[in-house]
Amino acid sequence: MKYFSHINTAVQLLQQYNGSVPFGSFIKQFFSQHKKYGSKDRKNISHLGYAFFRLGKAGLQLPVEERILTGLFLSSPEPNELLQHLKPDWNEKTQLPLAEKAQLAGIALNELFPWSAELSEEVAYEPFCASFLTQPDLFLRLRPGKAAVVKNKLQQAGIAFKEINPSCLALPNASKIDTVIETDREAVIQDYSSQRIGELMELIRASTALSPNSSAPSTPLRVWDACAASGGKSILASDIFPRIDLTVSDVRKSILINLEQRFVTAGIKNYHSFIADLSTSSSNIQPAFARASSGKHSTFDIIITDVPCSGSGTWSRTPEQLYYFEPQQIERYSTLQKKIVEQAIAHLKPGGFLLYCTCSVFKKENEEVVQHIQEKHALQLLKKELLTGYTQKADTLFGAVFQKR
Ligand SMILES: C[S@@+](CC[C@H](N)C(=O)[O-])C[C@H]1O[C@@H](n2cnc3c(N)ncnc32)[C@H](O)[C@@H]1O
Repeated sequence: MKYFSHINTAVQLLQQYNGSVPFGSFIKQFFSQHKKYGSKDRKNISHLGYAFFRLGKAGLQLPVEERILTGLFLSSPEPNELLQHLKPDWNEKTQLPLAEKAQLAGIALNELFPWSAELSEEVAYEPFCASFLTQPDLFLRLRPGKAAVVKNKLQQAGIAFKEINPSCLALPNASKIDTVIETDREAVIQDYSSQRIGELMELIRASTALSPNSSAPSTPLRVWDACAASGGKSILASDIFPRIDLTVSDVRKSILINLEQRFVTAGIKNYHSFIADLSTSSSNIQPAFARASSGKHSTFDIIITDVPCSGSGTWSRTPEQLYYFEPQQIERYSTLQKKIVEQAIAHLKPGGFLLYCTCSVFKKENEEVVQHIQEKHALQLLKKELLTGYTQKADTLFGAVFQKR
């Protein structure tokens, strides 16, 4: 009986939701106003709500309840209690190959993500579509010198993890680690592919050591994280570059307040910070630089532009974004990204490095911006890579490293 009440509540929730805030925040607020739901009820209702969005743009004609059940069936790799009560004939078939399950449920998998022509070159379409039906893992990046202590604490607390590499652990998504480890000080919650942006930073580190134009080894590298948000890439850069003179900026003041708090925990003390909209002309940025860096010259050895993007490489975590996405947005992001990069490049020293990243799978946000940087700004492309996460329960990111001649 309670399972039918769970699906009814999920239907009600979906009818009230309009995509303007993350679905996770919306549900959280709903439950904070409706205290009668216990933790198991909350878990089931959220699971059913997310199942609806995991179908993306497929099965749009289905009534909400039927769409939830279809999403639940396709995203269940094995029999489970919810499906057993709500759709028992499908519960026995959860272990069939995905293509067969889709056929049985009347879903065309290629409608789930209907913009295959817009994808970056290296995306493998079928596994990419299938990834929307799986919730990604939670990844930890172990900070230098903290691997043993973190693993030990997780083991003591009985939290399962898989070692992806010496500094990366994968945990089931619902793992509660807040009270077990000191996040940001010992380990950063950071997707695996986002951690792999560190490989591109390592490439820059190796190149700065060789570059005749770069600062002398004893002087810290001047690094500007131009779209810093709460500082994920900045903390990574601080762990990779042994001597760093860090400047961070973002268009949002609120997110820089989060960054400040994270930096305290992460032990990053000396940095400059300012608010800047990089889609406008550079004359607006100059005074902010001067205020933030006590008049220091505003050119940099390394600039990180982890630009605002569609986030399409992360939609398995937030499938509601796939459901509400309109493809006209791709062009808008691409234009914004080119403007931001343009502002950033003006502050790059000759011989300096630009690291461009997105968490998008669209070529207009990835290869097309790379081409623009090469053609319009004559920067030399050292490496570009699509960091695919869809077969590893991780996000997909894109990164490119350039050097200014
Ligand atoms: C993908 S996020 C950056 C994530 C961050 N680097 C990290 O690793 O956690 C992009 C950031 O760009 C910022 N942004 C959006 N438009 C901007 C603009 N016009 N100028 C500067 N920053 C902007 C957003 O506020 C957002 O925090």
